[in-house]
Amino acid sequence: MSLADRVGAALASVIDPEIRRPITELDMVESVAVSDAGQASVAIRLTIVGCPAADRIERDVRTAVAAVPGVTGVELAVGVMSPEQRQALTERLRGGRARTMPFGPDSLTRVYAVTSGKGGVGKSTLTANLAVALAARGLRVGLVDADVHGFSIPGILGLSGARPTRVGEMILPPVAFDVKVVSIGMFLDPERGQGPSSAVAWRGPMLHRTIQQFLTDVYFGDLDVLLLDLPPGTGDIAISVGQLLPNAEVIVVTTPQLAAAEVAVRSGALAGQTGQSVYGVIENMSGELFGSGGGQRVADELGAPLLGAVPLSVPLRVGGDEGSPIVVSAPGDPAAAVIGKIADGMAHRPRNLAGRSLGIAPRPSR
Ligand SMILES: Nc1ncnc2c1ncn2[C@@H]1O[C@H](COP(=O)(O)OP(=O)(O)OP(=O)(O)O)[C@@H](O)[C@H]1O
Repeated sequence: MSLADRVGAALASVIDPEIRRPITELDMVESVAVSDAGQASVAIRLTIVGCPAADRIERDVRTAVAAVPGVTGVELAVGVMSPEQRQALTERLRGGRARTMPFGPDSLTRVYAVTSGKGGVGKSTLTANLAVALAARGLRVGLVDADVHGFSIPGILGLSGARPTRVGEMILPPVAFDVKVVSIGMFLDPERGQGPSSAVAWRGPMLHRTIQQFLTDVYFGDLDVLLLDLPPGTGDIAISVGQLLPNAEVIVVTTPQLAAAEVAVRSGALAGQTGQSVYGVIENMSGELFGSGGGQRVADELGAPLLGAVPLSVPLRVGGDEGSPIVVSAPGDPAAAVIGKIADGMAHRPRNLAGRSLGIAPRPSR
């Protein structure tokens, strides 16, 4: 193998941090040449001008090339793809498939929609920690923050202010703790006076289109699990998600108080009306302080298992405020342990086969 070939092979170790595939597979390497004296000249092309991953890719290319025995120096030229090259790339990433929603009933991805009866019960905190815990178990995980009342997911995962990169019509989601994350909050433009409150005022059809666009145009790649953080209650988004993802399974989060249980049952029952099933119920903020039994009652009424009772935990709250999810930063915390156990149960389920044509529709295994 020539030195230039070895340099080319080394470039396969450079991963685009957003697309998460080697740059050699993404047509990002334009040319490789090595002089007799071992001076390597590499030209790469980034997907877009001002690519936020540019610095990292450049650094990784330099490191990878310099590490090849025989290379004495590295000269790097950085360009940008032409619109045609970008188009070819987005088509390839889509695997030649038409621009359709990849999480339909035929998909192998397990889709979970996390909902609650009312706000503030810790739904976003648990969803984010579950996503990170599943990724830490080696699953490929995507997370859609569709909670127009909160947009708290980016903050909990340390992604405040992060923006997705657009490559042609494809949207590359920011990644945190190995989870690909997209939030409606990432598309609001504060300079145009858009804030969370303006999104809340969006009407149903616009929200429906936005969720549909998330599911179609965001490049998640092949996922094992997609989690959606829904707004509390039985509003437009829950209905849209029910229509767009009838194969999604619902996780209901409730607090222990019996009064909260009733509204939680209602949001879980919506799942049945749209053809979704309830995977289970999580009781959050468990402990004497808030009474008990709410989670079990919701589970009984929905005919679904109680997946776990997450205790009140100061580290869980602080971790959320600081963008440092406790399932990785403090796994010994009792709340982290319960979330980890729920993630174990989810991680051990086989990939979604419910949509495969087996002649009969098997009951989803728990
Ligand atoms: N088990 C817990 N112990 C202590 N604090 C918690 C726990 N779970 C969540 N919290 C805290 O409660 C607050 C509300 O949580 P979170 O934003 O996740 O709720 P939510 O149900 O998603 O609310 P909304 O739907 O209104 O966004 C946050 O400050 C969070 O850190």
